Amino acid sequence: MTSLTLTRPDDWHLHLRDNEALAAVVGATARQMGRAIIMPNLTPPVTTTEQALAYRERILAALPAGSAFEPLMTLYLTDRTPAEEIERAHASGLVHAVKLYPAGATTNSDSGVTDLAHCDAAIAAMARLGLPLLVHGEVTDAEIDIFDREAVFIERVMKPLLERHPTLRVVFEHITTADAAEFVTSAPANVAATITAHHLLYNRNHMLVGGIRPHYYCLPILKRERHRQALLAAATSGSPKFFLGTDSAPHAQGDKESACGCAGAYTAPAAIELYAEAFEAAGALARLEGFASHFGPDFYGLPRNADTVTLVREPWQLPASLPYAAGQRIVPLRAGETLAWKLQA
Ligand SMILES: NC(=O)N[C@@H](CC(=O)O)C(=O)O
Ligand SMILES: [Zn+2]
Ligand SMILES: [Zn+2]
Repeated sequence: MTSLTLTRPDDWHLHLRDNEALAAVVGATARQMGRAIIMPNLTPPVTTTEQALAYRERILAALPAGSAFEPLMTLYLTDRTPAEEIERAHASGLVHAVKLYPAGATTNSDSGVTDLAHCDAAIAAMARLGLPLLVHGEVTDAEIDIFDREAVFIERVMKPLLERHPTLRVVFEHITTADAAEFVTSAPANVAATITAHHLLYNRNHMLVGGIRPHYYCLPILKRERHRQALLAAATSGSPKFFLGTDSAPHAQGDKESACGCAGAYTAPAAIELYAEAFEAAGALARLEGFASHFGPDFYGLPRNADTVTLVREPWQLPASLPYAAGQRIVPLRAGETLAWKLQA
């Protein structure tokens, strides 16, 4: 196959940051995706509908002229989010989900939830209104090994949450383990998952063998090959429970290439190309459109995009770095390397 036309994809898990960084990265996603679910882990976090709507305006203002890209906003759940805020969010029609960060689990999660018991009224309101809860699914207990934090989260948090709120719509974000893929597969239809391109393409050896590669460091951390295989099987299965969420998470070059580097892979500049590579390697290019363009809007109750994009088999090189905020640079995943598929301009 030398070219592939699909319904325009959407990104159901994206970090755009704010201000200058936002202006530097938003065009990369807007070129490819019709819409994206915008993560609320700014500093300070986006905890109110008012903040989400103001952030949405800043995103729209930062878009390249003529772009039809649509940011789908989210709220950052805290121990103190009132049910009324959930109702306001839902009534706005512009906030499409609420994000659960266990406190301390990842970048800018300090204001996250310490115990879901504090959020019962908010979560009950979400279940009632059909507003999805997006979950960073890792426990934060110091004694739990970083490679086990997702699997332990399923038992300790996810299962009790769904037992208490069985109709809650949940997206298990950026799943990284066979355990999570199996859990989502056997859960009812109100439970889905996003999968990143990097977790489909890489295992922990890519990050750690022959030198430590900070641009492959993200959370949840890359796992062993068995888990990558399970994610690839889930993504290419044709199940509508699994859809595209890049978790493209920009950090300045200096913050990644550091003695204590930040977590996050910047994949937006070649997102659909990276997914195409993963699906092709699995012999499943024909299943890319469902995963990238159909199952996400179907889960969120939104129309599929009306236009298409075309990928062509044409080698091209990703730049070694790109401009970022405040004179800094940002290094995309696969920087300086050649990609097999290219999105037609
Ligand atoms: N995935 C990451 O490694 N980092 C994300 C946060 C997140 O999605 O957990 C970020 O905001 O940098
Ligand atoms: Zn996360
Ligand atoms: Zn993320």
